[in-house]
Amino acid sequence: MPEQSPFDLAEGDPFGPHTLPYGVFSTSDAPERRRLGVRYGRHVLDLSALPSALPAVVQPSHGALLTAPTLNPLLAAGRSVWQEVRAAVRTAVTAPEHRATVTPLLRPLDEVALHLPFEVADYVDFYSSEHHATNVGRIFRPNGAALPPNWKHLPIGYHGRSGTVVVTGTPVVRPNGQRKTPADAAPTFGPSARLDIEAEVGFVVGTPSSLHEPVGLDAFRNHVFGVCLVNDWSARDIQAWEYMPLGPFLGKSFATSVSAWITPLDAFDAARTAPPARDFPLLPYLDDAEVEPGGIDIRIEVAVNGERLSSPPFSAMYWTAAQQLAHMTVNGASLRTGDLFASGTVSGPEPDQLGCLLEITQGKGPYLQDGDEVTLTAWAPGPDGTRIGLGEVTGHVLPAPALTGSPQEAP
Ligand SMILES: O=C(O)/C=C/C(=O)CC(=O)CC(=O)O
Ligand SMILES: [Ca+2]
Ligand SMILES: [Mg+2]
Repeated sequence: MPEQSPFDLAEGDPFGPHTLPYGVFSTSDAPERRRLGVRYGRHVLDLSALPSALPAVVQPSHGALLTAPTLNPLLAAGRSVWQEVRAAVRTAVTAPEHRATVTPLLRPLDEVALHLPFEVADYVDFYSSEHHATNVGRIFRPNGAALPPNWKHLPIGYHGRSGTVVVTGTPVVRPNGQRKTPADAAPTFGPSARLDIEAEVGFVVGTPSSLHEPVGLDAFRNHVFGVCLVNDWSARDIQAWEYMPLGPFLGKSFATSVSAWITPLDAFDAARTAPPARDFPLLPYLDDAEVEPGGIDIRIEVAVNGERLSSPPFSAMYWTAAQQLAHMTVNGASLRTGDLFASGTVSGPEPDQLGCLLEITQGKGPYLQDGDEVTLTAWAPGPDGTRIGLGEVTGHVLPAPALTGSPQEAP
C-alpha cells in the first residue's frame, strides 16, 4: 500500500483546515528544542521552519513569533497578527503549489512529544454551569438553597494556582491533606479518598490589558486568543472541610491539566450559540442581550479507563466566557498574556451530561482509584458540516506520597 500523504485527511477529521490549533513540541533527536507546531490531521506542522521555508507566505515580522519556544510571544502580538498567522498556516497546508516544500515540515503526531504550550500567568476558575452548581449545592449544603443568592447576578469564580497547571499526559499524584467528615470528632491527615475530575473549557488570554481599565463584553475577541480543554482535578474530602468561608484552596491546587492544543477562537465561529435565557436582568457590564452570541456549542466526552462516562454540553453554560472576562476585570484588575480562565465544571441537565464524579455518584462515590486514567475529548461544529477538534486532556492517577515526617502527627 502506498504511504498516505499527510495532506490526505480522513473523512471528517476534526483537525482539518478549519481547526489548526497551536501547540509546542519536541522530537527525540533534539528533546531540549521546543518548537511551535500546528496540528493538521495526524501530523504536526513545524512552525519554526515555516518562515524560512515559505518566505512569500509568512510575513518577515512574524518570524520571531514562530521561532519562539512557547506561544507567549504570538499570544502577545494581538488579534490582527493572530489572523495573519492563521491565514498563512492555512495557505501552507492547503495550497497545492506549496506541498513539496511543506511536506518535510510535517511530523507524524506519534513521533513528537507535546509540552505545555504557553507560560501560564494567572489562573482563574469559574462556577458557571447552573446544573453543576445546583447539584453540588444540594450535596455540599443539603440544608441551604442550592444556588447562593448572587449566582444569577455574577459569574462566581476564584483565583487558582497557575504553577500547577500541567499538560495532558502528566500523571496526577493523589494529594495528601486534612479532612473531616461530620462523623469524625477531629480532622485527620492522609491521602484524599475522594479524588475527582472536573470537565471544563479553558480560555487563554493573549493581549494584556491595563490596570484600572475593565475589558467590556465587546472587547472579548481582542483579548482572548483561544480555547483548550481543562481537567480541574479536585479532592472532594479536602475541599469540603477547608472551603468555608474563602472557597477552594488545597483541594484544587495540586494539579490542573490542560490539552496540548490551543484552538484559535475564530475556529468556533460556526459553533456560536445563544446562552440560556437569563432569569434576572443583568447589570450593564454583564448584559449580553445585544452582543454576539457568547455561548459555544462544544461537546465534551469524559472517559475513565477507556469507558465513556458522560457527555457534558458546553452550550448549556449560564455564564459565557465574555461575561467571565468582563467580570474578572470590572474592578480594574488587569490581564496578562498567558492568563488562563476556566469555565467551571460543565454539566448539562441529563444524567449522562454531568462533568464530575461528585455529581455522577450523587456524592456517594466511588471516586478515582490509583491507576485510573481519565481522558476528556471534545469537538464543536465547524463550517459546512466539518468538525473542530479540541484535542484531549488525559491524566492517570498515581498513589499519594508516603506519610513521613510531622504533618500527620499534628495534634
Ligand atoms: O459549590 C461549592 O462549594 C464548590 C464547587 C467547586 O467545586 C468549585 C469549582 O471548582 C467550580 C467549578 O468547577 O464549577
Ligand atoms: Ca473547577
Ligand atoms: Mg485544579
